[in-house]
Amino acid sequence: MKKPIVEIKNLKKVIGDKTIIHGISMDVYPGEVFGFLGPNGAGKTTTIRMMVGLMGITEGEVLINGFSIQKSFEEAISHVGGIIENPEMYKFLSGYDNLLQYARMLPVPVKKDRIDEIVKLVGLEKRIHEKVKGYSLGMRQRLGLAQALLHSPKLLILDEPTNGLDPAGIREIRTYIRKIALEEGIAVFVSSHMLSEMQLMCDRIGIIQDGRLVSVETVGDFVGTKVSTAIEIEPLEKAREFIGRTFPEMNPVVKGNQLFVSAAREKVPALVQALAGEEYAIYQVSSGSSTLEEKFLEMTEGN
Ligand SMILES: Nc1ncnc2c1ncn2[C@@H]1O[C@H](COP(=O)(O)OP(=O)(O)OP(=O)(O)O)[C@@H](O)[C@H]1O
Repeated sequence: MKKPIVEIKNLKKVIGDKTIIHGISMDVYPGEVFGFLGPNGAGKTTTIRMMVGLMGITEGEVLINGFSIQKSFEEAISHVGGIIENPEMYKFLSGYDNLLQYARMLPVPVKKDRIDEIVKLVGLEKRIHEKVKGYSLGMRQRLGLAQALLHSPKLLILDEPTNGLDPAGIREIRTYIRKIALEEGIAVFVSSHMLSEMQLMCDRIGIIQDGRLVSVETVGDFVGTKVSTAIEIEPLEKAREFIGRTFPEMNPVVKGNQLFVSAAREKVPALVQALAGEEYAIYQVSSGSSTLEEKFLEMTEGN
Protein backbone atom coordinates (compact mmCIF):
# COMPACT_ATOMS: atom_id res chain seq x y z
CA MET A 1 0.00 0.00 0.00
CA LYS A 2 1.27 3.47 -0.90
CA LYS A 3 2.04 5.94 1.85
CA PRO A 4 -0.64 8.64 2.16
CA ILE A 5 0.27 12.21 1.14
CA VAL A 6 -2.34 13.68 3.46
CA GLU A 7 -3.20 12.28 6.88
CA ILE A 8 -6.00 14.03 8.71
CA LYS A 9 -6.40 12.81 12.26
CA ASN A 10 -9.38 13.67 14.41
CA LEU A 11 -9.47 17.25 13.13
CA LYS A 12 -11.66 19.64 15.14
CA LYS A 13 -12.57 23.30 14.88
CA VAL A 14 -14.39 25.29 17.52
CA ILE A 15 -15.16 28.98 16.94
CA GLY A 16 -16.59 30.72 20.01
CA ASP A 17 -18.98 28.20 21.49
CA LYS A 18 -19.75 26.59 18.12
CA THR A 19 -18.13 23.32 16.99
CA ILE A 20 -17.78 23.60 13.21
CA ILE A 21 -15.70 20.47 12.55
CA HIS A 22 -16.34 17.53 14.89
CA GLY A 23 -13.18 15.43 14.64
CA ILE A 24 -12.76 14.14 11.10
CA SER A 25 -10.13 11.63 9.94
CA MET A 26 -9.17 10.69 6.38
CA ASP A 27 -6.12 9.88 4.25
CA VAL A 28 -5.43 10.83 0.64
CA TYR A 29 -3.03 8.81 -1.53
CA PRO A 30 -0.69 9.69 -4.42
CA GLY A 31 -2.28 9.41 -7.89
CA GLU A 32 -5.85 9.63 -6.65
CA VAL A 33 -8.49 12.32 -7.06
CA PHE A 34 -10.26 12.57 -3.72
CA GLY A 35 -13.62 14.35 -3.72
CA PHE A 36 -14.68 16.23 -0.60
CA LEU A 37 -18.42 16.50 -1.01
CA GLY A 38 -20.98 18.32 1.09
CA PRO A 39 -23.79 20.87 0.90
CA ASN A 40 -23.16 24.58 1.49
CA GLY A 41 -22.10 25.26 5.05
CA ALA A 42 -21.06 21.63 5.76
CA GLY A 43 -17.50 22.65 6.65
CA LYS A 44 -15.49 22.02 3.46
CA THR A 45 -13.77 25.40 3.32
CA THR A 46 -13.06 25.37 7.07
CA THR A 47 -11.41 21.94 6.74
CA ILE A 48 -9.33 23.05 3.74
CA ARG A 49 -8.24 26.26 5.50
CA MET A 50 -7.00 24.17 8.44
CA MET A 51 -5.24 21.74 6.07
CA VAL A 52 -3.15 24.52 4.54
CA GLY A 53 -2.50 26.49 7.74
CA LEU A 54 -4.78 29.44 6.88
CA MET A 55 -6.77 28.74 10.03
CA GLY A 56 -5.73 27.40 13.44
CA ILE A 57 -6.56 23.80 14.39
CA THR A 58 -8.51 23.40 17.66
CA GLU A 59 -7.68 19.71 18.09
CA GLY A 60 -6.19 16.85 16.04
CA GLU A 61 -3.57 17.13 13.32
CA VAL A 62 -2.88 17.35 9.59
CA LEU A 63 0.25 15.72 8.14
CA ILE A 64 1.35 16.45 4.59
CA ASN A 65 3.95 14.07 3.24
CA GLY A 66 4.60 13.16 6.89
CA PHE A 67 5.08 16.76 8.11
CA SER A 68 2.72 18.43 10.55
CA ILE A 69 1.11 21.59 9.16
CA GLN A 70 1.25 23.09 12.66
CA LYS A 71 4.70 22.01 13.84
CA SER A 72 6.60 22.00 10.52
CA PHE A 73 4.58 24.46 8.45
CA GLU A 74 7.30 25.34 5.89
CA GLU A 75 8.15 21.69 5.14
CA ALA A 76 4.51 20.63 4.98
CA ILE A 77 3.31 23.51 2.79
CA SER A 78 6.21 23.11 0.35
CA HIS A 79 4.46 19.97 -0.93
CA VAL A 80 1.12 21.72 -1.54
CA GLY A 81 -0.18 23.45 -4.63
CA GLY A 82 -3.63 24.91 -4.49
CA ILE A 83 -6.32 27.16 -5.76
CA ILE A 84 -8.35 28.17 -2.77
CA GLU A 85 -9.79 31.33 -4.23
CA ASN A 86 -9.64 32.65 -7.78
CA PRO A 87 -6.00 32.73 -8.88
CA GLU A 88 -4.53 36.22 -9.27
CA MET A 89 -3.34 36.98 -12.78
CA TYR A 90 -2.01 39.91 -14.75
CA LYS A 91 -4.55 40.28 -17.56
CA PHE A 92 -2.27 42.36 -19.79
CA LEU A 93 0.56 39.83 -19.70
CA SER A 94 0.59 36.59 -21.63
CA GLY A 95 -0.15 33.32 -19.87
CA TYR A 96 3.52 32.45 -20.21
CA ASP A 97 4.72 35.73 -18.64
CA ASN A 98 2.27 35.19 -15.78
CA LEU A 99 3.86 31.81 -15.13
CA LEU A 100 7.36 33.35 -15.29
CA GLN A 101 6.37 36.08 -12.80
CA TYR A 102 4.89 33.50 -10.48
CA ALA A 103 7.91 31.20 -10.81
CA ARG A 104 10.19 34.09 -9.73
CA MET A 105 8.30 34.39 -6.46
CA LEU A 106 8.81 30.74 -5.55
CA PRO A 107 11.59 29.89 -3.08
CA VAL A 108 12.94 27.16 -5.37
CA PRO A 109 14.02 27.95 -8.94
CA VAL A 110 11.76 26.56 -11.68
CA LYS A 111 13.41 25.41 -14.92
CA LYS A 112 12.07 26.55 -18.28
CA ASP A 113 11.54 22.90 -19.21
CA ARG A 114 9.18 22.54 -16.27
CA ILE A 115 7.12 25.52 -17.43
CA ASP A 116 6.84 24.03 -20.94
CA GLU A 117 5.90 20.64 -19.50
CA ILE A 118 3.13 22.10 -17.34
CA VAL A 119 1.77 24.29 -20.15
CA LYS A 120 1.42 21.13 -22.23
CA LEU A 121 -0.13 19.19 -19.35
CA VAL A 122 -2.97 21.74 -19.05
CA GLY A 123 -3.36 21.96 -22.84
CA LEU A 124 -2.47 25.66 -23.22
CA GLU A 125 0.53 25.31 -25.55
CA LYS A 126 -1.22 26.97 -28.50
CA ARG A 127 -2.46 30.01 -26.59
CA ILE A 128 0.18 30.50 -23.89
CA HIS A 129 1.82 33.52 -25.58
CA GLU A 130 -1.49 35.40 -25.88
CA LYS A 131 -2.62 37.96 -23.31
CA VAL A 132 -4.69 36.51 -20.48
CA LYS A 133 -7.43 39.11 -21.01
CA GLY A 134 -8.50 37.17 -24.13
CA TYR A 135 -8.73 33.84 -22.25
CA SER A 136 -12.03 32.14 -21.43
CA LEU A 137 -12.76 31.44 -17.77
CA GLY A 138 -11.91 27.76 -18.37
CA MET A 139 -8.50 28.73 -19.83
CA ARG A 140 -7.82 30.98 -16.84
CA GLN A 141 -8.63 28.09 -14.53
CA ARG A 142 -6.19 25.92 -16.45
CA LEU A 143 -3.53 28.62 -16.18
CA GLY A 144 -4.29 28.65 -12.44
CA LEU A 145 -3.71 24.89 -12.38
CA ALA A 146 -0.41 25.37 -14.20
CA GLN A 147 0.64 27.99 -11.64
CA ALA A 148 -0.24 25.66 -8.76
CA LEU A 149 1.82 22.85 -10.33
CA LEU A 150 5.00 24.82 -11.14
CA HIS A 151 6.90 23.76 -8.00
CA SER A 152 5.99 20.07 -8.51
CA PRO A 153 3.81 19.66 -5.41
CA LYS A 154 2.77 16.25 -4.12
CA LEU A 155 -0.71 17.48 -3.30
CA LEU A 156 -3.06 19.75 -5.23
CA ILE A 157 -6.00 21.26 -3.32
CA LEU A 158 -8.87 22.71 -5.32
CA ASP A 159 -11.84 24.36 -3.61
CA GLU A 160 -14.91 24.21 -5.90
CA PRO A 161 -12.78 24.37 -9.09
CA THR A 162 -15.77 24.33 -11.44
CA ASN A 163 -17.64 27.25 -9.84
CA GLY A 164 -18.82 29.67 -12.50
CA LEU A 165 -17.83 27.47 -15.45
CA ASP A 166 -20.23 26.48 -18.22
CA PRO A 167 -20.76 22.74 -18.96
CA ALA A 168 -17.96 22.68 -21.57
CA GLY A 169 -15.58 24.38 -19.10
CA ILE A 170 -16.54 21.90 -16.38
CA ARG A 171 -15.83 18.94 -18.66
CA GLU A 172 -12.49 20.47 -19.62
CA ILE A 173 -11.33 21.04 -16.03
CA ARG A 174 -12.48 17.54 -15.09
CA THR A 175 -10.36 16.03 -17.87
CA TYR A 176 -7.27 18.01 -16.85
CA ILE A 177 -7.67 17.21 -13.16
CA ARG A 178 -7.71 13.47 -13.94
CA LYS A 179 -4.75 13.88 -16.28
CA ILE A 180 -2.74 15.73 -13.62
CA ALA A 181 -3.32 13.01 -11.00
CA LEU A 182 -2.29 10.36 -13.50
CA GLU A 183 0.68 12.01 -15.19
CA GLU A 184 2.16 13.83 -12.19
CA GLY A 185 1.29 10.94 -9.82
CA ILE A 186 0.12 13.43 -7.21
CA ALA A 187 -2.86 13.46 -4.87
CA VAL A 188 -5.65 15.84 -5.90
CA PHE A 189 -8.10 16.94 -3.20
CA VAL A 190 -11.20 18.57 -4.71
CA SER A 191 -14.15 20.05 -2.84
CA SER A 192 -17.59 20.38 -4.37
CA HIS A 193 -21.27 20.32 -3.52
CA MET A 194 -22.22 18.46 -6.70
CA LEU A 195 -22.48 14.68 -6.50
CA SER A 196 -22.75 14.15 -10.28
CA GLU A 197 -19.57 16.13 -10.91
CA MET A 198 -17.65 14.27 -8.21
CA GLN A 199 -18.74 10.87 -9.56
CA LEU A 200 -17.17 11.65 -12.92
CA MET A 201 -13.95 13.18 -11.61
CA CYS A 202 -12.96 11.27 -8.47
CA ASP A 203 -11.58 7.91 -7.42
CA ARG A 204 -12.92 8.22 -3.87
CA ILE A 205 -15.49 10.49 -2.28
CA GLY A 206 -15.72 11.62 1.35
CA ILE A 207 -19.05 13.10 2.35
CA ILE A 208 -19.15 15.83 5.00
CA GLN A 209 -22.36 16.86 6.71
CA ASP A 210 -22.64 19.34 9.60
CA GLY A 211 -18.89 19.09 10.22
CA ARG A 212 -18.86 15.28 10.38
CA LEU A 213 -17.46 12.87 7.81
CA VAL A 214 -20.40 10.54 7.18
CA SER A 215 -18.86 8.26 4.56
CA VAL A 216 -15.75 7.59 2.48
CA GLU A 217 -16.23 5.28 -0.51
CA THR A 218 -14.64 4.56 -3.86
CA VAL A 219 -16.71 5.79 -6.78
CA GLY A 220 -16.66 2.25 -8.21
CA ASP A 221 -18.30 0.88 -5.05
CA PHE A 222 -20.83 3.68 -5.13
CA VAL A 223 -21.85 3.20 -8.76
CA GLY A 224 -21.86 -0.59 -8.42
CA THR A 225 -23.72 -0.56 -5.11
CA LYS A 226 -26.60 -3.00 -5.04
CA VAL A 227 -30.05 -1.65 -4.45
CA SER A 228 -33.08 -3.51 -3.20
CA THR A 229 -35.91 -3.67 -5.73
CA ALA A 230 -39.51 -4.60 -4.86
CA ILE A 231 -41.57 -6.19 -7.63
CA GLU A 232 -45.31 -6.66 -7.54
CA ILE A 233 -45.87 -9.60 -9.84
CA GLU A 234 -48.08 -12.61 -10.41
CA PRO A 235 -47.77 -15.53 -10.04
CA LEU A 236 -45.38 -14.63 -7.25
CA GLU A 237 -43.81 -18.00 -6.44
CA LYS A 238 -43.26 -18.90 -10.09
CA ALA A 239 -41.52 -15.56 -10.69
CA ARG A 240 -39.24 -16.22 -7.70
CA GLU A 241 -38.26 -19.60 -9.13
CA PHE A 242 -37.66 -18.08 -12.56
CA ILE A 243 -35.34 -15.37 -11.16
CA GLY A 244 -33.61 -17.96 -8.97
CA ARG A 245 -32.78 -19.92 -12.16
CA THR A 246 -31.88 -17.04 -14.49
CA PHE A 247 -30.37 -14.47 -12.09
CA PRO A 248 -29.43 -16.49 -8.96
CA GLU A 249 -27.01 -13.71 -7.82
CA MET A 250 -30.04 -11.44 -7.27
CA ASN A 251 -31.17 -13.59 -4.38
CA PRO A 252 -34.98 -13.33 -4.89
CA VAL A 253 -37.12 -13.45 -1.75
CA VAL A 254 -40.89 -13.28 -1.35
CA LYS A 255 -42.22 -11.01 1.41
CA GLY A 256 -45.98 -10.54 1.68
CA ASN A 257 -47.30 -9.97 -1.83
CA GLN A 258 -44.00 -8.63 -3.17
CA LEU A 259 -40.85 -10.14 -4.55
CA PHE A 260 -37.54 -8.55 -3.50
CA VAL A 261 -34.27 -8.79 -5.40
CA SER A 262 -30.88 -7.30 -4.70
CA ALA A 263 -29.02 -6.10 -7.81
CA ALA A 264 -26.90 -3.29 -9.22
CA ARG A 265 -29.25 -0.57 -10.44
CA GLU A 266 -28.23 -0.97 -14.09
CA LYS A 267 -29.20 -4.68 -14.01
CA VAL A 268 -32.85 -4.03 -13.07
CA PRO A 269 -34.13 -3.18 -16.60
CA ALA A 270 -32.72 -6.48 -17.96
CA LEU A 271 -34.54 -8.37 -15.22
CA VAL A 272 -37.83 -6.62 -15.93
CA GLN A 273 -37.45 -7.35 -19.63
CA ALA A 274 -36.76 -11.04 -18.96
CA LEU A 275 -39.85 -11.25 -16.71
CA ALA A 276 -42.03 -9.49 -19.27
CA GLY A 277 -40.83 -11.97 -21.91
CA GLU A 278 -42.17 -14.79 -19.69
CA GLU A 279 -45.64 -13.24 -19.65
CA TYR A 280 -45.88 -12.59 -15.94
CA ALA A 281 -48.20 -9.82 -14.87
CA ILE A 282 -45.97 -7.05 -13.51
CA TYR A 283 -47.81 -4.36 -11.55
CA GLN A 284 -45.02 -2.28 -10.08
CA VAL A 285 -41.22 -2.18 -9.84
CA SER A 286 -39.59 0.16 -7.33
CA SER A 287 -35.90 0.39 -6.55
CA GLY A 288 -34.57 1.86 -3.31
CA SER A 289 -31.52 4.13 -3.15
CA SER A 290 -27.96 3.01 -2.63
CA THR A 291 -26.61 4.01 0.76
CA LEU A 292 -24.29 6.79 -0.42
CA GLU A 293 -26.92 8.34 -2.66
CA GLU A 294 -29.43 8.13 0.18
CA LYS A 295 -27.07 9.87 2.58
CA PHE A 296 -26.35 12.63 0.12
CA LEU A 297 -30.02 13.19 -0.70
CA GLU A 298 -30.92 13.24 2.98
CA MET A 299 -28.35 15.89 3.74
CA THR A 300 -29.04 18.11 0.75
CA GLU A 301 -32.81 18.12 1.21
CA GLY A 302 -34.00 21.60 1.97
CA ASN A 303 -30.75 23.18 0.77
N1 LIG B 1 -15.35 32.48 11.33
C1 LIG B 1 -16.48 31.83 11.56
N2 LIG B 1 -17.20 32.06 12.67
C2 LIG B 1 -18.35 31.39 12.92
N3 LIG B 1 -18.85 30.45 12.11
C3 LIG B 1 -18.17 30.16 10.99
C4 LIG B 1 -16.96 30.83 10.65
N4 LIG B 1 -16.51 30.33 9.47
C5 LIG B 1 -17.42 29.41 9.09
N5 LIG B 1 -18.42 29.30 9.99
C6 LIG B 1 -19.58 28.38 9.93
O1 LIG B 1 -19.09 27.08 9.79
C7 LIG B 1 -19.89 26.28 8.93
C8 LIG B 1 -19.05 25.67 7.84
O2 LIG B 1 -18.66 26.67 6.90
P1 LIG B 1 -17.76 26.38 5.61
O3 LIG B 1 -17.56 27.66 4.90
O4 LIG B 1 -16.56 25.63 6.02
O5 LIG B 1 -18.72 25.42 4.78
P2 LIG B 1 -18.57 24.91 3.29
O6 LIG B 1 -18.88 23.46 3.32
O7 LIG B 1 -17.26 25.31 2.73
O8 LIG B 1 -19.72 25.67 2.56
P3 LIG B 1 -19.70 26.47 1.16
O9 LIG B 1 -19.83 25.41 0.12
O10 LIG B 1 -20.93 27.31 1.30
O11 LIG B 1 -18.45 27.25 1.10
C9 LIG B 1 -20.99 27.21 8.45
O12 LIG B 1 -22.15 26.96 9.23
C10 LIG B 1 -20.44 28.60 8.70
O13 LIG B 1 -21.50 29.50 8.96
